[in-house]
Amino acid sequence: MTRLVALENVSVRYGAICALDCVNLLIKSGEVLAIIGESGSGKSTLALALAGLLPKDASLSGQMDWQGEPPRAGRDIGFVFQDPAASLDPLMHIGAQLVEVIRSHAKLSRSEAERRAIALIERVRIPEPEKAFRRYPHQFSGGQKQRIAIAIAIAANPHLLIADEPTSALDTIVQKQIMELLAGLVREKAMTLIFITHDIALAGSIADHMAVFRHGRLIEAGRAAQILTTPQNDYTRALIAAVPRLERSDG
Ligand SMILES: Nc1ncnc2c1ncn2[C@@H]1O[C@H](COP(=O)(O)OP(=O)(O)OP(=O)(O)O)[C@@H](O)[C@H]1O
Repeated sequence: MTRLVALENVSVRYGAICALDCVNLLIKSGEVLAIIGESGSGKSTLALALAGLLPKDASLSGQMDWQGEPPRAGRDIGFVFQDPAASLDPLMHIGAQLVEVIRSHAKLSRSEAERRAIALIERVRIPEPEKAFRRYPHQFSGGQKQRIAIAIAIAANPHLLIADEPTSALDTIVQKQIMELLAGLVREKAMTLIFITHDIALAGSIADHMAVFRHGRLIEAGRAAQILTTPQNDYTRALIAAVPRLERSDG
């Protein structure tokens, strides 16, 4: 795999708060990378820094060395958030929302964009895609809403997908289905997935690599299977010990 971006001594401060402290991390193109850490460890700050979306009062130092041009948020980077309802307009049917995103990135007629929207609804495995196209967000379950939010996030064919706690509002079975969907999509479309979570077991089920953060510092990074079986850091060991049973879906 080639490099997507290499972070060298990346630090982010919000005034007196050091949210990221001298992070060195290589992110490979086409991989599923899980960013793991407890609340406040700097996970979302890292995602915002990568997307170039840090708030104005944040100060960034260090280097982010992208392979080629840095990706542009909204076009080259898709986002999936914890609360799918927040990504969906409750007053527009989901087909119209998809068509809007598709047409803002590709010169397509309305009927071509509608066909592509229906294909995306089908791709995220919503039943009866043509009927679903004309339904409103409230007519779907939480897991289905997250599937639709994922369809919107990939509608512009981004090469990087950042999913920030995409399953923490969902029950365990639906969590696993959403993770499998995300992993399948990124592999099929050769996208890179950066998946932010505090749940090392869930991360272990799909990630190629993991990066564990604590208090803004990267404390351990490497292949997911290796970190799960032979963690080098006490904090990582404690995170793993707190999980009753770990399962990797790829065996
Ligand atoms: N806009 C901001 N202004 C000031 N401080 C901030 C801002 N955003 C984050 N912080 C602080 O930076 C630190 C890292 O926050 P961040 O949101 O990156 O952590 P996180 O690991 O994503 O947490 P969570 O899992 O709760 O989302 C925390 O101390 C947080 O309070």
